Amino acid sequence: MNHQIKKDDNPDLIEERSKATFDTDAFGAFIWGGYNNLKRRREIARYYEDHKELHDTVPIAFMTREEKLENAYRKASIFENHIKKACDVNNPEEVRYFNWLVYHIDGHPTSVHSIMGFPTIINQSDKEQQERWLQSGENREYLATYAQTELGTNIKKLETTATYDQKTEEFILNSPTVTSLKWWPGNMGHSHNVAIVMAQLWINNKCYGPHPFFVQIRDPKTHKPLPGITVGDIGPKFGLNTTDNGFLKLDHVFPNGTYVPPVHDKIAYSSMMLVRAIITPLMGENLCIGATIAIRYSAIRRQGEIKPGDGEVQILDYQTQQHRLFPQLARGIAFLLAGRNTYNFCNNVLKDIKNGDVSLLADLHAILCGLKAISSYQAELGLEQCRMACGGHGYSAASGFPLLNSNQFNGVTVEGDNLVLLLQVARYLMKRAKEIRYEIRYGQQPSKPNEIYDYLFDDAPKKCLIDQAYVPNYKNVLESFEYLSKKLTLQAYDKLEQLKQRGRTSEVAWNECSVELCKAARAHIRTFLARTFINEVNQVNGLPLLTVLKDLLQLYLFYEVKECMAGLMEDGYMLGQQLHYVKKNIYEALSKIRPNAVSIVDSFDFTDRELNSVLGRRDGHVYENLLKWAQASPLNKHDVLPFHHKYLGRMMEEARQKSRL
Ligand SMILES: CCCCCCCCCCC/C=C/C(=O)SCCNC(=O)CCNC(=O)[C@H](O)C(C)(C)COP(=O)(O)OP(=O)(O)OC[C@H]1O[C@@H](n2cnc3c(N)ncnc32)[C@H](O)[C@@H]1OP(=O)(O)O
Ligand SMILES: Cc1cc2nc3c(=O)[nH]c(=O)nc-3n(C[C@H](O)[C@H](O)[C@H](O)COP(=O)(O)OP(=O)(O)OC[C@H]3O[C@@H](n4cnc5c(N)ncnc54)[C@H](O)[C@@H]3O)c2cc1C
Repeated sequence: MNHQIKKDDNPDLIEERSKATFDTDAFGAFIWGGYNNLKRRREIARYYEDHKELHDTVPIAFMTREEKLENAYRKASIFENHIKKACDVNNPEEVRYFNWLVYHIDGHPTSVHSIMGFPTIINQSDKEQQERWLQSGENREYLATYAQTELGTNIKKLETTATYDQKTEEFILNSPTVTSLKWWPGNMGHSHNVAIVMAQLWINNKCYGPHPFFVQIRDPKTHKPLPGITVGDIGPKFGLNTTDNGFLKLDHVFPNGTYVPPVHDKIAYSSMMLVRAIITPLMGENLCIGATIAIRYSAIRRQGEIKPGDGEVQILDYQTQQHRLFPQLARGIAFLLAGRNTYNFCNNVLKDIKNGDVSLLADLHAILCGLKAISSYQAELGLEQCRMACGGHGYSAASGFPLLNSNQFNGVTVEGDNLVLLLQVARYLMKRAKEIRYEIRYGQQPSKPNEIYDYLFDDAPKKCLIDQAYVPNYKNVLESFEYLSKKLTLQAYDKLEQLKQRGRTSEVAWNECSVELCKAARAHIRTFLARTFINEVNQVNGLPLLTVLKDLLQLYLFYEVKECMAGLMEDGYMLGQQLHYVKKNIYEALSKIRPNAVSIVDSFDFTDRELNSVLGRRDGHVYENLLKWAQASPLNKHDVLPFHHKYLGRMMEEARQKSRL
């Protein structure tokens, strides 16, 4: 049953919704982690709808950058009062959802304080510092950005220095070169007045590596930059244009403090881990939003005939359109599920770390890096497919895609470039490979068992077992991912070792294997995503929901296997006939999903505000609203543009006069 049917909606959508074979609320509860969460989302969305002061005065697409910033600041100034009424502020998902409704994809203009600056203070300060800065940070008496990236350096080689002065007992922060300027920190340009500056710590001429420092960059009252500080906005970007990403130069600045060594030398990186954990489900949500817009539009857009004489069909009936869109739906769901799992894992490990237990830190770091890299890349490609699936209207800001996709671009870069992060996964895999090749063979115990990589130590079947069974066997597909991941991991390891034996240094050998290393990393993460999706679906009771989820799972697994076919077939593990079965499973899944497609996207329960798209409107009244949207464009305030006669009008008039001569 589709709960979204309303009699005044577009008739094609009504028809689509009436065909649902499952309960959309049950699906929504599965996606958002239970009925109560679904209910809370609806209550929060209603709160947002009822409070017009939180709405945009005109569509964001029609605003200049300054207007966007002012609009965001205006909402931020009243946001704190509202959020306490709308949400359980201790529930991060409720807080995130309310933020999304109010600020949409451009984000809260103090988001870096909430997701990076302040968490760094919470997780990386001692008792005395916490007493001084926790409550005031919570109250937003100050706003802290996270200033790590520099104009031209990498994080291990950061150039910003923090030198301890024994006499004054102060740290002196300095940007010694132009490349050491902090560049990119969010909200640093104008909004925030404190920066958590990552700098190389020097004590008695000894460097202790990058450490975070709490630096007041603007006067708390006047908001003017403090002496020694040069700060500003880095200019317009592809997206996130309500975020004033900034630059910062420190000229011998003196924040005071003492040095307390952390329990692990990578604790300074824990703020990045938290954000990486947030990014994967966000990528899932973005992709589901894009798929919702494109699938609804494809259900109301009629173009061309399949059976001559039968009339124009909904473009969603074309197999090509389904093949373009449904895998995005399946991937979006896979990212949401895996993201939720690892977010919980991340919070548990961070709690352990606080108690001095860092045993799971490396496992967590690797999986977060890999998921962030795969999900952001595939979401970017997928959103582009969704945009293209909407034809010309997909290119209009009215579709929502220009804002969504241009913001999405940052996903592959923020919190570490994707390839750099895949190489971190590869480092981790190479350690497992070493255990397989040497340590276990010589009687040593492998590292602590862990569901994430145990398969690397198991003997999997040597032949692919995918067959033409009517009910697909997911275990056979999962084993294919495991086989590929193990093969690529060991191949990369053996190549590395051979190169070293031939005299290459570890670093040079690493570089010469880095494409292969990234392939191994991708295969490992694909395996994790597939396993998580299977595990989650296996926990579902209730046949109608289970059936539609299995259709999506079938599409996900076989689509991903097809993407890996070169690696699976090159050594004869998978045969040509099996590839044929894989494709058959994909096409079959597309036709099974087709009648439920609109109801599946309805189940996400996205409001029109979340979609921000005329094409994806829940009621399907696209065409009349496209006209309204165009008429609202600021250009159409005038019948004749104020500068028309100054230029084009004059040009035409002059041409007419000439031709009269
Ligand atoms: C709409 C779509 C977009 C959504 C986006 C929403 C969010 C918007 C938020 C935007 C805000 C953005 C903020 C930022 O970008 S902040 C800056 C982030 N910067 C980075 O992420 C830099 C990336 N680089 C790194 O993290 C490190 O350089 C890197 C981990 C890649 C390498 O570390 P290092 O330089 O130390 O070098 P090594 O490779 O030698 O590593 C040494 C060992 O340390 C291990 N390691 C590294 N990091 C961690 C960690 N976090 N935890 C545990 N262990 C770690 C590493 O694996 C090595 O271990 P081994 O020696 O044992 O192999
Ligand atoms: C919207 C946005 C918001 C941001 N917000 C913040 C913030 O709040 N705070 C902050 O500190 N930073 C922030 N950043 C910076 C961001 O974290 C970095 O841009 C990101 O980590 C990539 O680093 P980089 O720009 O130095 O790219 P580089 O590391 O220079 O990457 C460029 C290319 O070089 C390749 N490369 C680099 N190193 C290696 C290697 N070791 N092996 C192989 N290939 C390599 C990469 O794969 C990539 O193709 C933000 C960036 C953006 C775009």
